[in-house]
Amino acid sequence: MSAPIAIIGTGMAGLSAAQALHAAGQNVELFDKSRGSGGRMASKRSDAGAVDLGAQYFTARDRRFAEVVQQWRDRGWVAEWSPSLYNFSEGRLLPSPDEQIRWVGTPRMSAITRALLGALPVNFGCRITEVFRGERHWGLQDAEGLSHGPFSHVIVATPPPQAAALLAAAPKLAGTAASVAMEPTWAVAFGFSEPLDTRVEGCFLQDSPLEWMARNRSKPGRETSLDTWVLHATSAWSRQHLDLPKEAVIEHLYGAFAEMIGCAVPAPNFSLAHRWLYARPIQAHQWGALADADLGLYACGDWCLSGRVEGAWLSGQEAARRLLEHL
Ligand SMILES: Cc1cc2nc3c(=O)[nH]c(=O)nc-3n(C[C@H](O)[C@H](O)[C@H](O)COP(=O)(O)OP(=O)(O)OC[C@H]3O[C@@H](n4cnc5c(N)ncnc54)[C@H](O)[C@@H]3O)c2cc1C
Ligand SMILES: NC(=O)C1=CC=CN([C@@H]2O[C@H](COP(=O)(O)OP(=O)(O)OC[C@H]3O[C@@H](n4cnc5c(N)ncnc54)[C@H](OP(=O)(O)O)[C@@H]3O)[C@@H](O)[C@H]2O)C1
Repeated sequence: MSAPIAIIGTGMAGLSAAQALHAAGQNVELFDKSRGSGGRMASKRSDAGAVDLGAQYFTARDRRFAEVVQQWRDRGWVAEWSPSLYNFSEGRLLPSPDEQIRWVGTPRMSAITRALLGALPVNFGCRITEVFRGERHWGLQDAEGLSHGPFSHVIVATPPPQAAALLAAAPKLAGTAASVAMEPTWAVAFGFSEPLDTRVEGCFLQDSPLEWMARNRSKPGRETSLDTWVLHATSAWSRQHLDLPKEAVIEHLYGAFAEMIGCAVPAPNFSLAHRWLYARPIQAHQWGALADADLGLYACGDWCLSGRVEGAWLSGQEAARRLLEHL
């Protein structure tokens, strides 16, 4: 038995790579600092049920991704979401329907990565701090000082600031990861016991501290006990208010929401705020994945491509492809 392949990160990119390697007969072992999988496709369990705080939906423009999404749909992992879409611009809220197919995980966004993970071996709550090369194999060191290994190869599938540190054994890869600037996003959720009197289910915004809002229960399979809304601030607003206390962020964004939604908005029965420090790359790249095939060290993530769920999946596939072709 050869040593397994270590994958650091159980977001869409890491699990895409894991699936491709597992399908090719390779053993993998996954690590994530969080308590569960999903990364930026996480759903937060709350008094109002599970709320999608990160990725809201995804589109499938690449043929390979579109095919795999159809398989996920057949297995019940995802469903189409066709919200009543609006656009808010120059102070006006107007319907903005389109023909785009948008997908969501069911019954929550994080269900997709849970399903992809299946029974693959995983270590949650395990923050990897160092990836080191032994004589013939790779080892990992975690934040508790524990060592893991041996591994034949390592795939780093984290956002670029963490990836840069973990790729130190391959300075060129580390430098590329370090060159990627990421933008933050403040996300807030509000739950109302009485449904708001509006037809809006999803809204793109301009000229506002907000860039997006969604009625969580308009997505298929969601709990409906409260009328729960998720709001995302723009990158610019989030950057300017990066260190604001959560209560102040909630107050500001509640004000922006109440001002634009065009109906009475009572005090919420429930609210929460989450800061995504590394939400999205400032620009897209065409790297696919990063590889030092001779060393056996790889990196993947949305930041290697489009900064979207589709980009993360494609990047994971590319890391796995490059690793397999070099075996
Ligand atoms: C607010 C927000 C809204 C978004 N909306 C959309 C949308 O509507 N549509 C869309 O297509 N995309 C959207 N995105 C982008 C999408 O979520 C990402 O492109 C995608 O989920 C990235 O996947 P990933 O696997 O590359 O990275 P991540 O999901 O970030 O996964 C990386 C994983 O690595 C783990 N990790 C990090 N460091 C370590 C370490 N040292 N040790 C162990 N584990 C570690 C993390 O815990 C995480 O689980 C949104 C993102 C955000 C933040
Ligand atoms: N907040 C974050 O941190 C994010 C990180 C990464 C991605 N984010 C959002 O993900 C959405 C995914 O993009 P895509 O898969 O290309 O979805 P589309 O629905 O196609 O949206 C792209 C873009 O187009 C505009 N738009 C689309 N449909 C409409 C419509 N019916 N009416 C008005 N505008 C529409 C909109 O861009 P604007 O600049 O015009 O607001 C969409 O953003 C995407 O929403 C990312 O923002 C968030």
